[in-house]
Amino acid sequence: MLNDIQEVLYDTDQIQQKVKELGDTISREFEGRNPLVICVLKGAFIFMADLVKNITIPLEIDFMAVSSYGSSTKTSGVVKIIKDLDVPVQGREIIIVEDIIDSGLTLSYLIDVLERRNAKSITLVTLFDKPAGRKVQLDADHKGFVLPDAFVVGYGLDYAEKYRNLPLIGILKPEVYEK
Ligand SMILES: O=P(O)(O)OC[C@H]1O[C@H](OP(=O)(O)OP(=O)(O)O)[C@H](O)[C@@H]1O
Ligand code: HPA
Ligand SMILES: [Mg+2]
Repeated sequence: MLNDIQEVLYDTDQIQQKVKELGDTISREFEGRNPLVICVLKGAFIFMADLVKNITIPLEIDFMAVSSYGSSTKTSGVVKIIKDLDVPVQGREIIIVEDIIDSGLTLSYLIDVLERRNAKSITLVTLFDKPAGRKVQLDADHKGFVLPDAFVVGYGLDYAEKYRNLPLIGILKPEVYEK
């Protein structure tokens, strides 16, 4: 798998350090608020697991699966809910955990859904942010790393369902998807 990586952007240690900082920030901010932490599957599954281990206050978790990239490196523009939440969000303080914000379409769709369900508050946490990809204006409340305008894989992020288990984030060689 590493053969397909053009450049490693952040290795395991750098990611773990950043996740710990994000966990500390959230622990302080949400003291006494019992947030519902929502993992946006599949990409955010590794970040979610590492992040909640670094949050020291009581919280609840739930999962939502959405998809818009399929086997492409470009968004289809259509966000599909594959799996919905198990619990109601009405009146809850929500933390959405994302692996990456690129076009912003996934999160703007999710925010809309959760607002219509009357969440009390919505806080966006993303490990990676790729501002050059934005198609809608949207910013995370807390972000880990700002990435260059390139298709990246690893630490949960895939190309055609591959590379999610790489323990680092790196730029995928274009020849892998330009075949
Ligand atoms: O800001 P955007 O352009 O919407 O891109 C970000 C979203 O795209 C990816 O999900 P994807 O649709 O690939 O599903 P996956 O998480 O199952 O890989 C990623 O995990 C984010 O959820
Ligand atoms: N890599 C993997 N999945 C993604 C990306 C990316 O750069 N952008 C949005 N989803
Ligand atoms: Mg994907």
